Amino acid sequence: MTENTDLPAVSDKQRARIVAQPGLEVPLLPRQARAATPRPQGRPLRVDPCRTPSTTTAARTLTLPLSEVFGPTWQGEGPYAGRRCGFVRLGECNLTCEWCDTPYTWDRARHDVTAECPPTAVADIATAVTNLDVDVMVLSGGEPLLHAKRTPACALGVLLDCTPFVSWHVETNGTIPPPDWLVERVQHFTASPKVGTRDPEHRRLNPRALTAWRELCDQGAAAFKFVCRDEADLASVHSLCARMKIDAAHVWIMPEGRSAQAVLDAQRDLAPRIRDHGYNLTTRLHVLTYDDRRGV
Ligand SMILES: Nc1nc2[nH]cc(C(=O)O)c2c(=O)[nH]1
Ligand code: SF4
Ligand SMILES: [Mg+2]
Repeated sequence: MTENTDLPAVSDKQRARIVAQPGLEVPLLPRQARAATPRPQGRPLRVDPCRTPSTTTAARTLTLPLSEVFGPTWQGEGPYAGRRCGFVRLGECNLTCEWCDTPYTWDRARHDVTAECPPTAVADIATAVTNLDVDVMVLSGGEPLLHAKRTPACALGVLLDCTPFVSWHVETNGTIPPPDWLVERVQHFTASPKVGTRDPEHRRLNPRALTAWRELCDQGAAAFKFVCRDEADLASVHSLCARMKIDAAHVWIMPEGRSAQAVLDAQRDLAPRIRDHGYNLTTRLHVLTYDDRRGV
């Protein structure tokens, strides 16, 4: 593998954060090869992302605040739990959940967020994705939709256009309605609105965004995931779903917990009530397997 000297300078610290080896030029797949690449599951995408010379230039100049690229691992949560995949974790969040397991992406009181999530060239992130050799990539954060600007010419849009060989899934807190260009490029969204956390309700629960996620659920492109600590959280989920007309079949309830024991305890505690409400249950496979380890 040869170092690509065309890419913008990236510090050693930034490079160390990208788990896979940077430096590989992102392969430009011929149109026929792209068309033949099977989509592993889910609905077909409405557009066939295509890299153009201007996309390549943009990938070298545009940056995203990158916390980590990691994998191969398995999706630990939600409807795709157990699916082999890689992760891209971006910095910044618009909420401040007290039990957040990635505070280093947003909490400036406790972490040097700029050092944790340095601006990283889209081309370098795309290279790391290429090197993971997975067919599903999960975009998470923080809140990744903070980086989805109005048009696909933004850094996030360019990243998705540079990586047409993977199916992208997105983990979002559900506060921001997805722009059309993102819906066209993403195979699956998991929207995880927060109940019972310290942020005021008007920041956590945006009816316009919740309606957009509900409609995407009905189209088979999204699911809701709610983190619950106790029966009070579950009751809040139930009233929200009634208010927003969210079908229980599209809801996954996940026990809160940052250790295997805590996840198991909450899961055992809540399981009967989750079943009685008609919801799906998801555990946290990576926490059961590795406890509170980063990058798994
Ligand atoms: N294995 C694994 N699965 C996950 N599902 C959602 C995650 C997240 O941090 O958003 C996550 C994560 O960090 N690791
Ligand atoms: S929305 Fe997610 S990333 Fe943001 S604070 Fe809450 S748990 Fe953490
Ligand atoms: Mg996590």
